[in-house]
Amino acid sequence: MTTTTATLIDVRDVTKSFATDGGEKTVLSGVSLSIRQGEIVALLGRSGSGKSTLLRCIAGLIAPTSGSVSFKGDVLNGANPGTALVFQSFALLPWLTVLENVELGLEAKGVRAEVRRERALRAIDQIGLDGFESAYPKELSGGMRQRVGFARALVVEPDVLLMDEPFSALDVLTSENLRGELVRMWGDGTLPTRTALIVTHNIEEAIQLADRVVVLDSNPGRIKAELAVGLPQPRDRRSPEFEALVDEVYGILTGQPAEPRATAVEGGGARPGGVADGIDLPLPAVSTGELGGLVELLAERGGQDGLAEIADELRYEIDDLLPIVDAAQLLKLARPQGTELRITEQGRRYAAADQLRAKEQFATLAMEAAPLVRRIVRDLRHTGTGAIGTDEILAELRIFYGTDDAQRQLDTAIDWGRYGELFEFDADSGRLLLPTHPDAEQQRIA
Ligand SMILES: Nc1ncnc2c1ncn2[C@@H]1O[C@H](COP(=O)(O)OP(=O)(O)OP(=O)(O)O)[C@@H](O)[C@H]1O
Repeated sequence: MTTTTATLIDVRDVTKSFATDGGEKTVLSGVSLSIRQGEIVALLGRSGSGKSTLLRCIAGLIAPTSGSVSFKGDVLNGANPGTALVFQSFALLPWLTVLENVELGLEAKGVRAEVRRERALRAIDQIGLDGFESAYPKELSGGMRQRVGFARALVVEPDVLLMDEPFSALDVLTSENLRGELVRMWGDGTLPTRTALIVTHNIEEAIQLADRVVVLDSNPGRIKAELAVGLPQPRDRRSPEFEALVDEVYGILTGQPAEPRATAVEGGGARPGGVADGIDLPLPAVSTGELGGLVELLAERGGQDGLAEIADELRYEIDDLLPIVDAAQLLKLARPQGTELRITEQGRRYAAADQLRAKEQFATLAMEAAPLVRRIVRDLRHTGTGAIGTDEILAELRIFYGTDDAQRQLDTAIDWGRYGELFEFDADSGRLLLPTHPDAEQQRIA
């Protein structure tokens, strides 16, 4: 990294307030940030810290209340001419084909029809959508739709690519795959743009992708810390260096210094303290019933079947099936292979087990692979009373997920933990209970 690299975006002392019923809400306060040519910057912060607001100021979609945003030295006075956006929600027009959706970005810039077509085809090719030019968005999976989102932004060859949680609407495997490809394409120069700002609330995603992570504090949003990520690409998420950075950022976000990681810990790698618990790894919001149903269906079908056939049999959209497949994969009960899903040895045993054994097996798998379940059990075992309230866990989950998703994560963990008889939940008092707690029996009867 040289200090002479050109600054493309310069955010100077930006404050942004919005009018509310009760007066005015300051969302950003005194934010200064620059993005230099060729660097990938991640903007990380809790939900509501103003990440999207800052991104929209940089894109020139909204004007700061005070302060300025400049592109190549010129203060913005409207849309930023050097940027293109990728949204979480894909934002594709359903009545246009892939090619037409990608061409849209160029049409807005007044590019001639033939040139438009040629450049759109090239962008589609680069992003791995060759062959889907004439498909409509509804024919595509979530991952492919987001590829269209990327192609539409990249076709204009922006100086800076702005991304607002581009992977968060995708299932775990698809987002993993697309992130990996992005890293590869940035690395080998396939993409026309290498300068990027990505908004995320996923610490690992930020450290996997970015050269620099900027952490925003909340209420009002202001820069809390900046951190250079000097690791070579592609980055190994299990390396101690990567994990140390994750801990450091977690410590910055929670205001607590990261505890050193334990080297070997019983219980499948649970580590004391913060994100080391892995609760930022989302659990697929799937019930144990759905999961059991899928594994049984696979076992009945000889242990393997096409995802499309399974979805058809269950009368699910493929998008609805994917979280269940994610859960089965997370718990090592099944493994996707291309367009097929294959049961594992563990999955066979699970499908063949009687109710009691299935529960025992599930409990072991959930403790190994579901960090939030493991965390709850560990907390319960550490209290003298065998009972804990959910408020504190929810508050921590909200750091990584919005309010609704935090609740969904907790609900999923409760469902899994109850099924595995790892703990009980008393909805009236909002307490989680060890099975040995005197009130737990009451919950089982209820
Ligand atoms: N147009 C608006 N009018 C009023 N309030 C707004 C407006 N846009 C954003 N806000 C408020 O500003 C705060 C920050 O929102 P913003 O979307 O920028 O946060 P964020 O960090 O991107 O959050 P998330 O991760 O949940 O998307 C929120 O409290 C939001 O309600």
